[in-house]
Amino acid sequence: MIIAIDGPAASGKGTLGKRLSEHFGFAHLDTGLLYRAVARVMLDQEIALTDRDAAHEVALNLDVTHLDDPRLRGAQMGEAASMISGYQPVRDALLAFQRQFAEQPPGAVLDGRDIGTVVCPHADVKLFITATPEERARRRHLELLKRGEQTEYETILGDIRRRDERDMNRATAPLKPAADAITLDTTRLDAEAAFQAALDLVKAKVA
Ligand SMILES: Nc1ncnc2c1ncn2[C@@H]1O[C@H](COP(=O)(O)OP(=O)(O)O)[C@@H](O)[C@H]1O
Ligand SMILES: Nc1ccn([C@@H]2O[C@H](COP(=O)(O)OP(=O)(O)O)[C@@H](O)[C@H]2O)c(=O)n1
Repeated sequence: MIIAIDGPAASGKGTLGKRLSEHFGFAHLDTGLLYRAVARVMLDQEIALTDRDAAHEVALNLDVTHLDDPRLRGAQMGEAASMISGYQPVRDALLAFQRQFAEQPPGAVLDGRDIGTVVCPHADVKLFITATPEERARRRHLELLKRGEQTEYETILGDIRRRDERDMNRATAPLKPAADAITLDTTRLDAEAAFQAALDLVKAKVA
């Protein structure tokens, strides 16, 4: 079984993906980490993020065994990931790994921007997770403060709006709900309530 979760920055996709995968005993892949990992190599090697060919090369040779590096979760990495994720060859290079991951038994949960539309168009369940930009900025601000990153709420809100705009309007695999996705607005749901609501939706869909 494949559960696809898409949605904008800090809507709670990863948190939900983790909870659902634990509940069903499935594997979980936060696909944003792949783009963040490409960005990390580019930044570490001081390669300009505008260098499409270099980004493609990095994606082709990406070591996917170090996706648990906490540095990937930083704000700078998210912003850089959103830049290189607009390059079609980068997306193509990361596609096979994601599709292979999705096919493993007994099931997999993948979260990102294009799981229901491009990576797993035949997923059994597709969830599109949303929350207002203000609520998402509040969550991300708290998360970054906990990580020790000194940031202002207003800066995060600006980053989130800019990233949404870029992710939704790019030519390749733009962020949008698949035609058969179920949208879940988590603005007024805490993580536990969001999980229960998502679980009900999954159960109703695969029953
Ligand atoms: N429903 C929720 N209510 C409040 N905080 C949440 C909720 N879901 C997730 N969070 C918190 O918000 C932050 C962003 O969540 P995350 O799952 O990483 O989002 P995404 O994967 O969509 O970027 C994390 O710190 C997480 O603990
Ligand atoms: N399937 C995916 C996942 C992420 N991404 C890109 O990678 C960036 C970082 O994704 P992420 O999911 O780690 O970001 P957050 O939602 O956690 O802030 C996004 O802004 C997208 O531009 C993508 O294009 N496709």
